[in-house]
Amino acid sequence: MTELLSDSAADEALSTLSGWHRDGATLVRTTERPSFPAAIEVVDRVAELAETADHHPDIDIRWRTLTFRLSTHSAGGLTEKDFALARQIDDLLAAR
Ligand SMILES: C[C@H](O)[C@H](O)[C@H]1CNC2=NC(N)=NC(=O)C2=N1
Repeated sequence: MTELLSDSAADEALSTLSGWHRDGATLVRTTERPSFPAAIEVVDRVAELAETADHHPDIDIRWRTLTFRLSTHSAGGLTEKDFALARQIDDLLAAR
């Protein structure tokens, strides 16, 4: 699960996500929420998912716009862990 994915495997996995793009070895998704408190609630839920997965996104908070960045630091690039958490974040955002 923590093996680096090849470029083509990463692109294929990316095509199954919504709203993410690749910035080299990082997955990036930006989302705008209705308000600052609503954005912080999302951050709080993502923090729970990240703790459960023991995998943590970089999160940029600008008023009600959030940007998540995922990469597996220990592997030096993208692994299944990044795609698994990205999918959970997609599901969370879609449900709100
Ligand atoms: C010990 C623990 O499993 C590691 O430090 C985890 C924690 N969260 C992590 N998060 C991310 N994004 N990459 C990692 O390599 C990573 N490593």
